[in-house]
Amino acid sequence: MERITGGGLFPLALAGAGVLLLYRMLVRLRPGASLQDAVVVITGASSGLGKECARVFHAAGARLVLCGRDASRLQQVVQELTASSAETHNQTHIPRTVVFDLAATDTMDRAAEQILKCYGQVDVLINNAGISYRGNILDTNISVQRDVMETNYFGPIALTQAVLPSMVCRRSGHIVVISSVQGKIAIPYRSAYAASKHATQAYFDCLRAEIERFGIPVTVISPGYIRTNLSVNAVTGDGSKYGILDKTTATGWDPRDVAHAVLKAVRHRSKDVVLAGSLPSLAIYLRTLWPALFFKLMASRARKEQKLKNK
Ligand SMILES: NC(=O)C1=CN([C@@H]2O[C@H](COP(=O)(O)OP(=O)(O)OC[C@H]3O[C@@H](n4cnc5c(N)ncnc54)[C@H](OP(=O)(O)O)[C@@H]3O)[C@@H](O)[C@H]2O)C=CC1
Ligand SMILES: CCCCCCCCCCCCCCCC(=O)OCC(=O)COP(=O)(O)O
Repeated sequence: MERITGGGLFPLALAGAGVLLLYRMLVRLRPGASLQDAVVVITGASSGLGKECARVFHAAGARLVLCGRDASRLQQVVQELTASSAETHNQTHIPRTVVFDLAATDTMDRAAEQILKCYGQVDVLINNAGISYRGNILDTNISVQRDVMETNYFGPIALTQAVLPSMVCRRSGHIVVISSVQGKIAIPYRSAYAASKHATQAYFDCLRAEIERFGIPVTVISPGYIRTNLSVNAVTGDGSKYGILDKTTATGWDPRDVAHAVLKAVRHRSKDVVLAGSLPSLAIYLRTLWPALFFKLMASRARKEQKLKNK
């Protein structure tokens, strides 16, 4: 029998990597699960990424429950989607709407009841709604830190926990959350936002492990910058609205592309998806593999931003 020497190991490893790559490519090419008639709940569906998700899941034939704080803006989305129904070859459904404020965490049981009343079940819950923040920790009221946490963390987890028993009963369902690259790395002047997204990542990672036995997948999606009103709607350290469309946001990914990636992740029941360019992706690895360098880079970034503000 031929012995595998050091020289023989390299081609073997290369062949193994090739097979793995091929397998991953084939997995990506699979169409994934159908969403025709699936009940899909989307929070923050009145604008930005949530609205684009509503478009792509509607076109895929899903029965939508669109959530937000403003009934008239949600109705506008319903009208737009209904008007576009002829453009798709799937059978489409008129979306339903449920209005609630995620920051009112103690009303999530009532919100879940209303959501479940729409179709009697939830197949996919997409926790998308969120708010960002711009501020220096030294000048930030603790109430602002708490408010961002309510909207981005406590609201979504309370809603998830209120919907989950019905999924467990049916041994069917899918929980999705839109986190951020900032759920994996923390950048200066984003404390409230990055903290809420890190908490989100941790909670949904725990949930994934705990509910796997019921056949309910959990998908955490971490996008980089997307061209939406997130920065305009962000809060500052004193609770006032930031109101500026940042260059990073304006030059971010097209929300339609991100929505298509969300659809693909749902179809494939992906566990953890980062949707970002090479620099943020590299930064995520750097944070784990060479934290000292990452912290140096962040401190330099903080100094530069502070200098610009002082000008
Ligand atoms: N844009 C970006 O660069 C990135 C965004 N993300 C994430 O994507 C998600 C969507 O944000 P995006 O579309 O960009 O931003 P938008 O500001 O355009 O949309 C945010 C949505 O969240 C809803 N929302 C905000 N606060 C509440 C609340 N208290 N209760 C209920 N709904 C609320 C808003 O609805 P309404 O005001 O009508 O109630 C709105 O529909 C967020 O979780 C964000 O963190 C992640 C990475 C990058
Ligand atoms: C040896 C090579 C080192 C290369 C690493 C360089 C590190 C560069 C830092 C990159 C930071 C990327 C930050 C990305 C942040 C992001 O995409 O956030 C998405 C959001 O959620 C946006 O929200 P915001 O309110 O901040 O607009």
